[in-house]
Amino acid sequence: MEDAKHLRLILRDFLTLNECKELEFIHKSSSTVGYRPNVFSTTLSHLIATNCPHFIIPFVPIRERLKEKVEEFFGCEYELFVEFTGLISWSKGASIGWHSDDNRPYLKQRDFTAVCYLNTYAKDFKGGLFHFQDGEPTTLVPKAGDVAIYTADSSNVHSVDEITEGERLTLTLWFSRDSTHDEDAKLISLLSENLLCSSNNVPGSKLPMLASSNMYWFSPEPVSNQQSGFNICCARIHLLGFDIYSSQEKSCFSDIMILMEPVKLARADELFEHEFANILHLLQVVQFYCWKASELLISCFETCKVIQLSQSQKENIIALKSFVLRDHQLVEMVFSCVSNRQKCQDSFDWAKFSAAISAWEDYTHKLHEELLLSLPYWRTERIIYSVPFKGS
Ligand SMILES: O=C(O)CCC(=O)C(=O)O
Ligand SMILES: [Fe+2]
Repeated sequence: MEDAKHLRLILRDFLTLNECKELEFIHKSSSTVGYRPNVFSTTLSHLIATNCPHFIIPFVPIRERLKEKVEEFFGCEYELFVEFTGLISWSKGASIGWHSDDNRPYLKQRDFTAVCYLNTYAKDFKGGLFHFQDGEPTTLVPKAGDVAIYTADSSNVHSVDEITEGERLTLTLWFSRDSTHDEDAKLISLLSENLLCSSNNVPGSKLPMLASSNMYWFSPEPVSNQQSGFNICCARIHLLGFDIYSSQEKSCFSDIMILMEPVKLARADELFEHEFANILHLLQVVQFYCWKASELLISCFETCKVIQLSQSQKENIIALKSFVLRDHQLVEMVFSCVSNRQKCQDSFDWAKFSAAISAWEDYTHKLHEELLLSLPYWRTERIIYSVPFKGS
């Protein structure tokens, strides 16, 4: 595994399965279309920009542990800065040929790479094997929890095979010796602006907010127009077996409206009466339900009003669907993932879904509290780290 010419380290089970699932939840509720065809990404600055700065908390201990490992392995204690942290998923058709990670003039600051696999080859996706051009090991088979660490230079030229099915998800970090590329400094400054704004500290303010609508629009390559393609938030909700209901008139449907206006959730012939602030809010709760379904406890205090859909409501759902998912075959092709769909359909229950809403609120609140407590320390130390609070 260790070769002086090709410095690399493979760590098995470095992340727990729950850490992988939590990051998957964050990605599937927050990702935008990525920088290359069929790639989706969630950056930490995007989480701040969309009013979800609290989602940074689950990354903190993982970043810290990874940085320690990288510093230890390459013998550069206290010298490194995280340059970039991102969740990246690749769907059918995505691949990358031989390259090193510092292979552009604007990427020269990258010294080391850490790729954490958050899901598993054959179980969650097909294709997507990782290869090093020279040295051992030659091929890595992604498995949830494993990490590959390597230098970003030309001694570690690598490639990833095309994804042929499902969605391959990683947490990717780059490290730099150059302090001017310190991601922490940028994030602390963004977080300070975001959280010092008093309106972000009132109850109910932890709802996600839209980034520009085209960041959620998937267009088939090379055509880049609104005639075909789909909204990725709506697609993820639909593929889990749900429908989206908006009380707006069909004639009012527009890209902005879809992302900004309140929506409700439907399934089969039933409409769940709870109103979600916007599509991102709905997507977050649906993804949270999928993550936590097996451990949600139904409380008898949970109110869950479900009504039968009227004919006009059904028509509204169909009209909305054809507006946001203009190319249905493409949705199936890009996001098809048999195991995921199964998971949410096996034992669906509205009472459990109501429980997910409360559990999501508690979860969000807890992360937000932790962020508010941590930020003053981060500002003082100028580094993002797990602040050891009493009792935690
Ligand atoms: O996801 C991987 O296994 C590696 C991805 C990669 O090579 C890159 O993003 O530069
Ligand atoms: Fe790479």
